[in-house]
Amino acid sequence: MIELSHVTKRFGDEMAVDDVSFKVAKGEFCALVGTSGCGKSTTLRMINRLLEHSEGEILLDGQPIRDFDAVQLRRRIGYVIQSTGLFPHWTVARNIGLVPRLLKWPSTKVHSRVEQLMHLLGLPVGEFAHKFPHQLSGGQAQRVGVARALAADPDILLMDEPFGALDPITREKLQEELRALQSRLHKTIVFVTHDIDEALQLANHLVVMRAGRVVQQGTPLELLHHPADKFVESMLGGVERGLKQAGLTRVADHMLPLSPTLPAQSRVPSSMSLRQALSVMLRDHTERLTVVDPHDMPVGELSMRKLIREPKADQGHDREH
Ligand SMILES: Nc1ncnc2c1ncn2[C@@H]1O[C@H](COP(=O)(O)OP(=O)(O)OP(=O)(O)O)[C@@H](O)[C@H]1O
Repeated sequence: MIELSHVTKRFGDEMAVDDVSFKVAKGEFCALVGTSGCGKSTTLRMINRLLEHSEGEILLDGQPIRDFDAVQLRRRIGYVIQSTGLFPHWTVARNIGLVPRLLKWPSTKVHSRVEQLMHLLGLPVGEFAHKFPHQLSGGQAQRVGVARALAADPDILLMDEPFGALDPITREKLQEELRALQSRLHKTIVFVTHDIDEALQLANHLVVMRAGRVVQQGTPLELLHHPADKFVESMLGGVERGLKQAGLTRVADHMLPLSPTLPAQSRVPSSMSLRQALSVMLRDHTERLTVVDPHDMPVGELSMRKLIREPKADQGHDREH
């Protein structure tokens, strides 16, 4: 568990982070979002003591981070940045094995851990172990960066715009892989991004910052349903907020029993997001869809008319990760 309590950071006269408090429970995925220069990266770097906080307290599992040796602390915390920070003259395998070697793991254990991580991140050992960073695509280099951060099996991962420099398709693929990885590994993650869709898709706790301060925090659906002010509302997509909410709920949550009338021709899986189902309705010029299970058996239906009449959800249930 990570806990920031009334944390500030001054650079000279500038207050880069101002009275910031939030908690990230074990296994939780927290995204820090906000406009450029609002203090997200500074907040992140104080957690692994790349920067020392000026005031307030930062606790790791209840213990102030200042009680730890800064170098030891950083080896316990995985850190992924946008530019990957790989050593250019080291092979992929050597880059991934960096922290275990610093921790003096026996070389056979380092070797097998590196292979295990390359496998986990979809980097075939035969093809990639001996490549150098300049021989990798942006997406491959970012995978190596994530593998390196996971190498010593840290409980905590700090990620600073890790996918910021990637093209949209590679970015979406890596987001999907990170979500799958997190559902297996249950790390405690703090993730900085200014892409609100990325934050909504990945995080179960959102912290919105503006000018060094936290303006609102909560689950994605809580924020989408009740943005605290115009700034948060526009951060969350303004008029597109309805679609973003629909992107976080499943067809299964809105499905009605099959009606005795003729089933609708267009079919969607119950696991599809409501947003995608609405898109299918527009594409197929229909206001009803048949919902099917993974075996393509009809299990219910979705009706645009009923959706519009549904009472406004006050407390959406957040999607499980
Ligand atoms: N080492 C530093 N020395 C002086 N000022 C700094 C330093 N690092 C950050 N700042 C200032 O602190 C403020 C917050 O910067 P920070 O990088 O944390 O913002 P950010 O929200 O991560 O922005 P971005 O999304 O553009 O990366 C900015 O005004 C920045 O100029």
